[in-house]
Amino acid sequence: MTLSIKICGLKTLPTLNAALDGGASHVGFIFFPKSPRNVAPTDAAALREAARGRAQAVAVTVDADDATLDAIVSAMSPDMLQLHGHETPERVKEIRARFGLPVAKALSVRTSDDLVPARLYADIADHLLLDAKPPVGADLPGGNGVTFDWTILRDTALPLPYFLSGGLHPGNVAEAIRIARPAGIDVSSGVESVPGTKSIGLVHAFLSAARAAAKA
Ligand SMILES: O=C(O)c1ccccc1NCC(=O)[C@H](O)[C@H](O)COP(=O)(O)O
Repeated sequence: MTLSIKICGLKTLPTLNAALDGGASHVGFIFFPKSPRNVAPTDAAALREAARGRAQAVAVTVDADDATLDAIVSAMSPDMLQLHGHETPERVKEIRARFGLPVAKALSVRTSDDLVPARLYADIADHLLLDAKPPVGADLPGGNGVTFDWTILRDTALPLPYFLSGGLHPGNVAEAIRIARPAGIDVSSGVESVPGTKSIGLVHAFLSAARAAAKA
């Protein structure tokens, strides 16, 4: 199985290079001012250039308006947009048409009921990103380091390939892959030493655990 591996919330060249050298297929940049992983579009542009030809650059936004998306897309030319807010199917359709870019729609999951809306995005998005529902009172819609019960994915046929996300780290990623058999996996806080600061050692450990599990 070819597993896509996305390291999200990158902010520096050394950690980006760790992700690229370790074999990440996707690198994610967060455009959400409240996040400790937020990057300015100009900084993301430089990182994106370093990743060009080696990994897909993903711009992660949350209920962004057209002007915000225009600024991000024109600054850094992402390969993919990840919509991590409450974007409706109509809004996702609009964004995909406006930019002509593949879109991953994030869904917040705690129980199998949370997978039901996936069908609404079937012909509209290109991928789903299944993230754990944020804890009550959390400031961020993602990057919270929380898992959900992966076994619910065994009994549910989803209409699109999906990235499994939420609380993954080097110690649990193999089990997550074994249980869910996702098309891709995504990690952020599980490869950080403190929120917003990626650890090169953890990035390498995560990538090698994920690649080994994908071969098993
Ligand atoms: O990571 C953030 O700070 C963030 C902020 C706002 C929207 C999305 C965000 N992250 C999106 C991601 O794709 C994360 O990798 C995903 O939520 C998993 O995070 P984690 O549980 O920390 O691995």
